[in-house]
Amino acid sequence: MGIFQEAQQYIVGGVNSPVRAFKSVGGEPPFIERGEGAYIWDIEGNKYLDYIQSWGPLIFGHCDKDTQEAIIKAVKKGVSFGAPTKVEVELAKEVLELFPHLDLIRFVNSGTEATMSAIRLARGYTSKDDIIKFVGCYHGHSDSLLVSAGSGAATFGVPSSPGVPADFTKHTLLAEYNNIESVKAAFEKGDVGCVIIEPIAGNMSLVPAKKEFLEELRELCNHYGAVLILDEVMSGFRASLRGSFDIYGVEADIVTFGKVIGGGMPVGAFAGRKEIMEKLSPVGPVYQAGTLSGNPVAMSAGLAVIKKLKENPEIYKELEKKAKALMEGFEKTSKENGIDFTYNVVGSMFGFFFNPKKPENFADVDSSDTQRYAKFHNKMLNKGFYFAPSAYETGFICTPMSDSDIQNTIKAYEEIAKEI
Ligand SMILES: Cc1ncc(COP(=O)(O)O)c(C=O)c1O
Ligand SMILES: N[C@H](C=O)CCC(=O)O
Repeated sequence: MGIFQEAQQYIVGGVNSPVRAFKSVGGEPPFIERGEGAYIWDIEGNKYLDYIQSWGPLIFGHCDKDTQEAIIKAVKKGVSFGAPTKVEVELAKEVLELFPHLDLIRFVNSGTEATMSAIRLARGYTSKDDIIKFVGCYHGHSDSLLVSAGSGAATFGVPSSPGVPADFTKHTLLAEYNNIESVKAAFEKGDVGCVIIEPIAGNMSLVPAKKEFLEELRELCNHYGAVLILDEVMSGFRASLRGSFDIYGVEADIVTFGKVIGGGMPVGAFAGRKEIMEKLSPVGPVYQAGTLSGNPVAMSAGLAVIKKLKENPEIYKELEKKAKALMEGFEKTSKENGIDFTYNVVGSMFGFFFNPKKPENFADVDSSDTQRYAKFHNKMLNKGFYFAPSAYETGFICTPMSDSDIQNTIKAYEEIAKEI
């Protein structure tokens, strides 16, 4: 019996997060034993160039020495105290220093917790229950946000999950990404306390918001007295050092973080204006808590990564150059082989579509050729290139990825393009 079959006897579907099961691309997931830099090795000794990087967190690649050292040092002092530690304050300071419009932060254990808590806080602050979310954006799996969601929910065709009572989602109003008229219509329909959006949507492959769309969204929130939550769990410290803020300059009322902020450890966070954040317990009445929140080992990993990023902000240009080179190479090969292909790159993030149109929203993304993506995925994996096992996910470049890694990936695509 193979390990995947054995895993399925004990763990639902053999995995602890659905997209890992490879259901939409077919085949079986390799079970990973170790990673080093840009590469991972499975338990059978196969080596892969890793374009997933733990779904984004590992911007410095696997086993980054500085992150490792910080983790080991922290572990030696004790893995958890359930009491305040100095390292939480240090990480909070390092993050907030980057964003003049964010005054206070709270750390949690995942991106799901960050967005769920941010929504509760926004509702508590405004005393308004309705929220606006965008079709194809994914903010984790909390009840009110699991409505027309991207990522695994879109991959498995269950964008709105059974088990979530209609009563819980009746306050979630939907709008179309990059379509301001649809947002205006949603505002007219309800009593909207907040709008949550991925400013650089990374859960319907990669679709960045248009600048004017995001600016108008900010204005609409001001007009209606709604809290604007920018979900930067994926794009924060990934698209750029300050995520979408560097690219659009739009000031959110609350920003949610995850992935890179924990250096590969389970961390999420939400930060916002003082007036809003002080509604949170123990200062205010909105309750939110966590046994392991602000865990010292996770905070130490995050601190090492954020400090290193702040010391080396030039890496983002380098990473973007590599992402562009990869996508341009794929585009050229696709053209030579009569394959419809479009792409987006933002910093170290890339997304591509077997689609003649560059998507601007989820409906566009959904019209891409996902069967072709499945073939692409299988054939590239066999050649040692590990891309996301779903057409609805983003790819990530890490600093140890070399120019020759990129060229080898393009060469591999040239070899398989005729077969997909
Ligand atoms: C934009 C965004 N928000 C929230 C989440 C949820 O984060 P987590 O998987 O850590 O719960 C994710 C990823 O899953 C994400 O990409
Ligand atoms: N798109 C998700 C996070 O960004 C993928 C991770 C997961 O759901 O396992």
